Amino acid sequence: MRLEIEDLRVALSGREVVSGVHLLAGDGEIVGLVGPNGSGKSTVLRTVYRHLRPTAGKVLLDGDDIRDLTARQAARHVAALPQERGTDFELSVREVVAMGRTPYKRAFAGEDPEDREIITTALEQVGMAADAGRGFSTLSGGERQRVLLARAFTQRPDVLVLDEPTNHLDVRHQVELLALLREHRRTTVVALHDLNAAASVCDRLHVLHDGAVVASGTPREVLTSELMAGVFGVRAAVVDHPLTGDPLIAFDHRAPADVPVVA
Ligand SMILES: Nc1ncnc2c1ncn2[C@@H]1O[C@H](COP(=O)(O)OP(=O)(O)OP(=O)(O)O)[C@@H](O)[C@H]1O
Repeated sequence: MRLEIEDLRVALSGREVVSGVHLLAGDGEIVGLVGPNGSGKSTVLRTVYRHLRPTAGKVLLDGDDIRDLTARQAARHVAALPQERGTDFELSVREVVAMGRTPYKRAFAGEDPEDREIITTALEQVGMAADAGRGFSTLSGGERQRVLLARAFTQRPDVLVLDEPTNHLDVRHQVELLALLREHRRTTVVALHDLNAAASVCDRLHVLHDGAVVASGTPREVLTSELMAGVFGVRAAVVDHPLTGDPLIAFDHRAPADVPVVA
């Protein structure tokens, strides 16, 4: 399914925080949203999973405005791993993951064998099958993250919207999650702070700065030393990753771009 965002504008508390964003994720494409803190990444994603209503512009799924869908129809197409993650679930891990089947069930209908299979598979995919009976609220931040990803998978969505999915994850689980996205490829829009992770997993990137897209293209086209200095305010060299050949951004962590390095 193709996701298109057309001239999106969002105002929050009277201030326009997203101003005229265009974005395209083709069928099966993994598109990254990167940009400094406060640049508007989460706001754009919230309009896709209908948590926020744009002031102007449209979010289109295969050309249809998502505002014209019922909540149930939208939930069959779009699953989200949002930034606002519930911490007070009184449910077990399995029950949280099973919530992903709700858009497919009639009211009070129980699980059928297909649901059970989908739930078990999703728990296995994120490595949480052994914890299925635990209380969700007893999990660590990274474990919760993986369970919520499993819930998004059980929705069997055409479009996956992920806001910082690797937050809280140790490096092994970051790598596993990004590999899962590629393995179970579907149209995906993902906000990532880790630009090296974005370079390795995303087909294309959109760079947001002050609520506008300032660069779009493949990671190699977009992630340049000039962009690192101009948008992120840091010094960096972009080299080829010695193992994968992907662009590898080697940051100078000693001082920001506009501050002289102290020897
Ligand atoms: N409820 C709100 N009311 C007013 N302003 C808001 C609200 N939510 C977000 N903003 C502002 O909108 C702008 C964009 O925020 P957003 O969370 O989309 O940025 P982001 O790129 O996801 O940032 P981060 O990398 O820090 O997660 C920021 O300036 C933020 O302060």
